[in-house]
Amino acid sequence: MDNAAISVEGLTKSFQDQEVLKGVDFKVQGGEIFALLGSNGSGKTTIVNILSTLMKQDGGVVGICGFDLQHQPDHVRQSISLTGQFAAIDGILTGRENLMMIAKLRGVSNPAQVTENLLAKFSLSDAASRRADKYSGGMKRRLDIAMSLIGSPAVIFLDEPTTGLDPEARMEVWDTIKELAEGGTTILLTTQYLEEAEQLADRIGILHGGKIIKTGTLNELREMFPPAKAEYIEKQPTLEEIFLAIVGKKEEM
Ligand SMILES: Nc1ncnc2c1ncn2[C@@H]1O[C@H](COP(=O)(O)OP(=O)(O)OP(=O)(O)O)[C@@H](O)[C@H]1O
Repeated sequence: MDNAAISVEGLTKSFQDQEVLKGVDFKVQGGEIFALLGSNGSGKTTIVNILSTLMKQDGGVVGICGFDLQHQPDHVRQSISLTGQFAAIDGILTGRENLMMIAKLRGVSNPAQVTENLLAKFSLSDAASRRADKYSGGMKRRLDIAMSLIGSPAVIFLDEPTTGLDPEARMEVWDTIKELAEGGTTILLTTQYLEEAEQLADRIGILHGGKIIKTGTLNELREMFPPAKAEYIEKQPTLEEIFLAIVGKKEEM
């Protein structure tokens, strides 16, 4: 097992006769934001569910923070946290109470201090005494991410962190995610928004047909496609154009 924070080799998974993952390979280094980009139903959530020990793989080897997923799932669980498409918040509790509850459940040594620090870090101190079901979509998602940070996991999985949010709330969540990575947390996020991958990711993996068909930084992916020239204006291809070109090419092969 190498030093990568996340290392996935030959991951396979089928549901009945539907082969969803056909040998997925990728690595994420510590402190990196890696975006798993794929269309609806391509298997992004399946990968996150397997990596976060919620679902068993059929084959392949996964290492998280040096622990083998199949043989050391408890160690893996202690190193990670997952924020899914549906927030884990209890709406009748305040923001502060939600954080305190998780801090106590996870047995952190100073739950009140951890709670106040997280409220401040996520700009939720002013709203801390309000019921969480009265929060805006962006505030709820920020609270959800704050809750997932209790216990300082080394790796965070964010499954479609901004699905259903309006553009302003999406930008708030993006800022939060960028700050986390700057603090050294490794982040694997799934998204179907190309702009999200473009904004956040150090590297992007394109999941298509059950495999990661391309991995690279946005610039590396861009270099595969020469800039399109329109009259005298040079235009860089957008990630959307790159994605469609890669996925389209793959289907022709
Ligand atoms: N528990 C399950 N039982 C049967 N089929 C499943 C199960 N979980 C996922 N699938 C199927 O596996 C495929 C991949 O689903 P998955 O949710 O991983 O895709 P996704 O890329 O996350 O999609 P989305 O962007 O819509 O969330 C889909 O065809 C889905 O119907």
